[in-house]
Amino acid sequence: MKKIEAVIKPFKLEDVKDALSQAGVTGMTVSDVKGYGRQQGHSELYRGAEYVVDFLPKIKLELIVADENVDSIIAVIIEAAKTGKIGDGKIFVSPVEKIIRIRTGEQDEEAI
Ligand SMILES: Nc1ncnc2c1ncn2[C@@H]1O[C@H](COP(=O)(O)OP(=O)(O)OP(=O)(O)O)[C@@H](O)[C@H]1O
Repeated sequence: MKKIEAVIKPFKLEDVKDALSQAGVTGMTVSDVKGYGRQQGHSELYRGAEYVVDFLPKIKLELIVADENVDSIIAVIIEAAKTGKIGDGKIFVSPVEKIIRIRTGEQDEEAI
């Protein structure tokens, strides 16, 4: 099992969520975050204005997927989140040791 964390532009959230639902993703966690990449926020447009602050609003998605689904889910996120402009975001993948569904006690892939 892997955790996919994707930092995306806020206006892409609905597109990404819809694409992931169609791809069979049944759950995710979404957070409002702030961040910057290589441009440190300076040359990125947000709502039509050039931001001159260091941190830009972003959305972070977290979803846990089975190993065999990692590549296809990443492809779905990229296709839905990409504008081709700077600040489109990043995807991080890390291993997950255990999942437990609190209501039933199911574990690991049964609990995804
Ligand atoms: N090394 C990193 N560690 C943690 N978060 C990061 C890192 N790099 C980027 N992020 C997060 O991803 C968001 C989007 O990054 P961003 O797309 O600006 O990266 P970039 O490397 O500058 O790429 P681009 O050249 O396409 O703009 C940032 O606002 C930040 O929240």
